[in-house]
Amino acid sequence: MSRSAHPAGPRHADVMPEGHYTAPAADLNALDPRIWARTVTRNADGAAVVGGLDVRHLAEEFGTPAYILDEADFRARCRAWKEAFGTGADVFYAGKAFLSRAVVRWLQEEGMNLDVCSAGELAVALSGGMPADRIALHGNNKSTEEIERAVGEGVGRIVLDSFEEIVRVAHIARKLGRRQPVQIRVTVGVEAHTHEFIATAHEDQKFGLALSGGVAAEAVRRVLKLDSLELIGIHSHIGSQIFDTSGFEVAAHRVVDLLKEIRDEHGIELPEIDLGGGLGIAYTADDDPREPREIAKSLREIVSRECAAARLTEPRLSVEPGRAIVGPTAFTLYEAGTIKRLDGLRTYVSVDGGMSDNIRTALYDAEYSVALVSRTSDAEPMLARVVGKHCESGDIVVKDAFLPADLAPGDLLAVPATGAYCRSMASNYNHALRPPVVAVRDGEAKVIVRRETEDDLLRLDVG
Ligand SMILES: Cc1ncc(COP(=O)(O)O)c(C=O)c1O
Ligand SMILES: N[C@@H](CCCC[NH3+])C(=O)O
Repeated sequence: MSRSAHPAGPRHADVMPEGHYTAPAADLNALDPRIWARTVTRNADGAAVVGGLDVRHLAEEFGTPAYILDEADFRARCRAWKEAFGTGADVFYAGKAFLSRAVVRWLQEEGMNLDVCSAGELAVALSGGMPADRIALHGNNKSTEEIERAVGEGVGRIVLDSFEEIVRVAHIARKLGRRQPVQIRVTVGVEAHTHEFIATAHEDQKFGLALSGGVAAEAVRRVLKLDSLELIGIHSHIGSQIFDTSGFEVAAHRVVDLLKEIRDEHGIELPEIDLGGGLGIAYTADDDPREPREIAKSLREIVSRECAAARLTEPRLSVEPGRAIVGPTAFTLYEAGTIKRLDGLRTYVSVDGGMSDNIRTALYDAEYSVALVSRTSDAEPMLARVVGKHCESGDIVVKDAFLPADLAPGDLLAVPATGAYCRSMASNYNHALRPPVVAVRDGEAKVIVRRETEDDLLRLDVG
């Protein structure tokens, strides 16, 4: 996941510690549109503006840290995915990336479906008004209660992940008098080029049923014997933050092979395949993601080609992008605090959040960029490490980044591309209060998830 780069470029105001970092951008004040949400610009004062609003005013009104989400960008990305795949396919937004009731409303308005993977996500989806038949339920260890709720509400599909679950879902569906549409999640045996923790299609892991050794084929046999289950298709998700579509190609090829085996053994052609999510986004200028249009074209071509070769009727395709939709639409707004210049070592810039609002750097060695957004600066670039305020030396937000050398406490910093897997993976470590998500659009700001309060923390502490 991390892209190596080379220390180079002009003389820097700071020391140059060991590590991998990109040379400073030619203009540290630039906000690269490939990394920042679509409506981000700077105003005449030099402050960043998003959705028509000055970040200094947002910080004043909503405090820091805060996730600032560009609603117009979110909606535009939904539309781009829908249009790219067209009417012959379904796009399920992966709610694990970030879900709230407002997001659910936007998704409905944009004609999207929704993938959830827990009772909590299902509850938010239903409470936001998403029709149950547009929801897919995932999970490698769904509880009986989760399955009962999902079947009872009439979710459009449950993605089966184990032999135990086949029996459990069938039993619950029978008890509730339903015929539940299901897909079977298969592991196709692909080593996706991403961090080990977010690759999901190699065989040695907890998700899915392996194609190899006939495990998935056996799952199909079992599902087809159960009247309360309607097998609508095969599902594959190869991992996350993937740029190279060759993994999807192999996955599509192997999934179509299974469809062919099913046709040959059972005389039926399954109507759908789902190739999951996982498309990468730009966190830094070194990342070069592909457009939904290109991705859709290549996935559709692969499926058509493979089906034609197997003489199968082309199944309906679905995909489940999460990060690629919400990731780029938000940035985290922080206030800079302590700045420690360790002679001959490194400069540490502490912000008022950290691993509790962005665990990805610590967990996946993820790389982020950062910019001074409350003003511009002509000072020399200073190589810095942006860290949080937690009692942990691994509490790093941005490992190596160039910031202007005149950075001072009170300046506002923003870390772009934090829309996915930041608020949704946020914690209360050190009893931090999880930051709000503020949606901005056309000059208006709306808190869609409020900041936690001490009362929220203490309410759970019932000892
Ligand atoms: C089954 C499934 N679908 C979709 C996604 C969404 O992935 P991403 O946010 O990388 O698009 C995930 C997460 O990796 C997943 O596990
Ligand atoms: N949470 C991960 C990705 C896993 C996605 C869910 N299968 C991330 O932040 O990149």
